[in-house]
Amino acid sequence: MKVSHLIKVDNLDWQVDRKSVLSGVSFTLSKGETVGVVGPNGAGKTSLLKCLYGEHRNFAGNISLTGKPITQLSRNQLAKTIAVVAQTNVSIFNLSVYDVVRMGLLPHKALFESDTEADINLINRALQQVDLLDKQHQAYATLSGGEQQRTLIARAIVQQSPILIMDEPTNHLDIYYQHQLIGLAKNTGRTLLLAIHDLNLAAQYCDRLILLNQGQVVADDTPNNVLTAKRLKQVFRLDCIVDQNPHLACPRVTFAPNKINDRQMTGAKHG
Ligand SMILES: Nc1ncnc2c1ncn2[C@@H]1O[C@H](COP(=O)(O)OP(=O)(O)OP(=O)(O)O)[C@@H](O)[C@H]1O
Repeated sequence: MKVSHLIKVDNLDWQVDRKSVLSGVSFTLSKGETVGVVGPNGAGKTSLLKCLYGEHRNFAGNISLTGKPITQLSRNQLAKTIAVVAQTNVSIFNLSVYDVVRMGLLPHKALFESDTEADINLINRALQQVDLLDKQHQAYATLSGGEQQRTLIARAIVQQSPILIMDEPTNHLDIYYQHQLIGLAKNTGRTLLLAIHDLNLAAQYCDRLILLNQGQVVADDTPNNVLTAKRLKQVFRLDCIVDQNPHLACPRVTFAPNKINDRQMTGAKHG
């Protein structure tokens, strides 16, 4: 049977303390796509990603990865399918950059199996790709925020999984590293699913956006079709102008509360 979707989410519900966080979430992710999950604080973006990468297992509905229900995959099989760049787990803070990147090999190795020359080359190439070869012996904890994120991308490269999930990867990064990081992630050639707050960054780099609000999918389509002024006002509770970015083939969102009047909206997309 041919499986066309890498990820298929069907009617996903997730509750915590009897409170519904995600409800009726359905979407698919195909090979090669870059899909952004956007929405206001508390919309359920991180919770959704955690269901997908196996951190939350107590959900209702179905999630399948390459045609198999996620609940039937072992941690190791899951790690071979999905690499994650998320808020860092404290346990890696004392490791060196090299050792964090090396962790990407673990799903592929038996316990106590030593590294081959090919493994070492893979780690070094990944370090080179993210420009951290010279910091490989430095403690992860002492890196800047941007360097830490790049280390996690290198770990994901070494992990060789077809899907890369990133939870707000550009948080705390300056504008240079925001673009560099997403560019690096795209250059890995993986299928990308990323939660992201910056709608303009999302519009620039994503093929599709899934807009979440109060745990439900409000829209799932191209950036042009998702980012309409009317919908963004409903979800983010702010007036905005959406027009076409004159330099890039994508929409451009400008939030300017109190400054937008009918005259300024002329020519902009009202949705
Ligand atoms: N482990 C948990 N225990 C209690 N409440 C939780 C837990 N995880 C998530 N929530 C609640 O679920 C809701 C969605 O949280 P989530 O972190 O998924 O939102 P988000 O869209 O990623 O938000 P943000 O943009 O602020 O990061 C919030 O109200 C949050 O408080």
